[in-house]
Amino acid sequence: MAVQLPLDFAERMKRLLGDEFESFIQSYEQSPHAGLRVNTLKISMEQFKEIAPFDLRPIPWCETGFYVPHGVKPGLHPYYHAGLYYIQEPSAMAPVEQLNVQPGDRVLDLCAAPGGKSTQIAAKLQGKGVLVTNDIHSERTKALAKNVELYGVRNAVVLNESPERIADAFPHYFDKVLIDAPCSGEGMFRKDEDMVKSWEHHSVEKCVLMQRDILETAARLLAPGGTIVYSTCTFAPEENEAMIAEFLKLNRDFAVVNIADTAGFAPGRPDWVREMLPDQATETEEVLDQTRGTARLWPHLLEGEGHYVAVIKHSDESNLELGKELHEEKRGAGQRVPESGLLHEPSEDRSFLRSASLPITKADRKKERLLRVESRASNDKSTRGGKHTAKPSKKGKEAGGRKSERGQGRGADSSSADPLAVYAQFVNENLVIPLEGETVCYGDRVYQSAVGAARLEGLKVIRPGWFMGTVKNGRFVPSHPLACALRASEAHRSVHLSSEDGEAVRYLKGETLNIEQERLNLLEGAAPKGYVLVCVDGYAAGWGKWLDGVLKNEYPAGWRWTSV
Ligand SMILES: C[S@@+](CC[C@H](N)C(=O)[O-])C[C@H]1O[C@@H](n2cnc3c(N)ncnc32)[C@H](O)[C@@H]1O
Repeated sequence: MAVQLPLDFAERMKRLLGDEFESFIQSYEQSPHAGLRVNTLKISMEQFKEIAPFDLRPIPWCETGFYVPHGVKPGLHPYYHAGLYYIQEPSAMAPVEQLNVQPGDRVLDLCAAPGGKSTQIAAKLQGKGVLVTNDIHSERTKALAKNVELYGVRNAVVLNESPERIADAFPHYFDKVLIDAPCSGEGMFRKDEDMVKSWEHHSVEKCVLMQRDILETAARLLAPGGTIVYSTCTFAPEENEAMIAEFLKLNRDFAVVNIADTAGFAPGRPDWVREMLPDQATETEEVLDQTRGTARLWPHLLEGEGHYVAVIKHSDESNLELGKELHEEKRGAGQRVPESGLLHEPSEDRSFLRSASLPITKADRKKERLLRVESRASNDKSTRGGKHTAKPSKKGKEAGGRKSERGQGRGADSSSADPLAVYAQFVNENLVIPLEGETVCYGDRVYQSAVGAARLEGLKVIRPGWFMGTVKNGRFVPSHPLACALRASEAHRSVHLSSEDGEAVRYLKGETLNIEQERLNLLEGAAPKGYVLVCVDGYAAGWGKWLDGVLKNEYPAGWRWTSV
C-alpha cells in the first residue's frame, strides 16, 4: 500500500466496516482521481466540450465536473489561467450540488478557502444574488480572494471573520449556508499524505468542538426556510452523523433532507453513533435516524475520495414572521450611508490582525486604515438579488446614474476631482456592462458590491465586492479582476490570442506583443488606442494597453505564468 495509514484509524475502520473493510483498504492501492469543474460563469458546457483540450469523462454527481485522465496536467494549459475550469477533487464537488443554489439566492460559504466550493456556488448564481465567502485564517483568504477574482465572480464579498461576527452583521440573511467544515481529514489520506501526518494534531475531538460552534452559528445566519449543507472530508462518526444529530436535537425547527443515493453515495450511519458513542446516541435518539438520509462518499464505492454531506433545512413556519422582521430590519439598515469603512488586506503584521472573535478596540481601529467609503446608493432600495441595476452613467453624472452634487457647476474637469465620476467616465468609454449593486470606494479603490458598505462596517473585509479598479491622479486604472469577469462583447476594445500558436502563453507570461490594428475588435467606433481586453480563444484573461501596433502587457506580475 502506498499510504501508511495511522494504526488507530485503520483499527476503527475495520471495526466499523466489518466485511466491507477489505475493499475499503484495497482502494488505497489505487491512485486518487483528479477532476476539473467547468466555470460556467465564463464558458457554457457546450462551448467547453467543443474546445476541451483533454478527454473528459463526466463525474456522476456534478453536471459541470469531469475526471481528468491520469498523467494530464490541466494546470498547464492557458484555459486554466483564463479561469475556464477549476481543478477540484471529484468528491469535493458533491456538497455544493446538494445546496440547490439558484440565481438570486443569498449564499454564505462560511469555511471557504481556497475557494473551490465558492467558485462552484458563484457559477450557479450566474451573477445574480449574493455570495459571501469567508475564512477565519487570514493567510488562506489570499488564495480565496484570488480564486474569486480569477473565476470572474462579480457578486461576491470576501471576509476574514469568525462565524459569530458574521452572524451579528447578517442575522437570518442567507437562503443557503455551506459549512465545509475544518475536519480531521481522514477521507484525504490517499490524496495527500500530509493529512496522515496532521491527523494526530487535528484530532477528532478538537475538530468536533470547532464544528459544533460553526454549525450552531450557521442557524443564526440562515433565513427562515433556508438550507444548510454541512460537509467534511472525514469518516469519523463524531464529526458526521453525531454532529448532525446533536444539532437537530438542539434545533428542533430543522430536519434532514434526504440525499438520493443515485450517484453511488452511501447512506449515513446512525448505527455507528450507537456503537461508538452510546451516550450521545441515547441523548439524540429521537432525531438520530434522520442521519441515514445524509450521504457518505466512499473511495471503494465511487471514483472519488472520502466525504460526508448532510443537507438540513429550516422547517419551522412559526418562526417565519420573526425571521422576516429581522430580515427587513437589516435591509433597512443597509440603506444608511456610512461615513467610514475598513478594508483589511491579509497581512503578515500580527499587530495589525486581531483575533476575529475579539471585539474591535479603539487601539485596533487606530492601527487599521480608516478609509472613506462612499455609497452610490444612498437612497436606493436594498440590493437584494442584484435587483437595482446601475446603468453606466452619462458623462457629468456619477456612476450608477446618481447625479453628482459636487460635480455640478464645476466644469469639464470635475471628473479629475471625483473618483466616482472618473470611474463612470471609464465605464462609459470602455465597457458595455450593467453595474449591479452598490458602488463603493475604499480609499482609491472602486468596487461594485452586492451587499453594500453599511452592512460590512466593522468586519474584516478582504474584498467588499467586484474590484473594478483604482483612481490614480484623476485617472481610472482598471483592475485585473474587472477584466477576468468580462465577456469580450462587454469591452469596447478586445483582442483574441490563440492558445495554440504560443501567443496566449506569451501574454500570460507577461510579454509585450506586437498586434496590428486590424486584429483589434473595436466596438461602437472606439479608437484603437487604450485598454484592450485580452482574450484567450475568446475568453477574457486580462488587460493590455494598445498603442501604435504594440500591446503593453497589463497582466499582473503576481499572476504571471512562470512554470513555462
Ligand atoms: C475543508 S477547508 C475548506 C475548503 C474549501 N471549502 C474549498 O472548497 O476550497 C476548511 C476551512 O475552514 C477554515 N476554518 C477553520 N475554522 C474556521 C472557523 N471557525 N470559521 C471559519 N472558517 C474556519 C479553515 O481555515 C479552512 O480553510
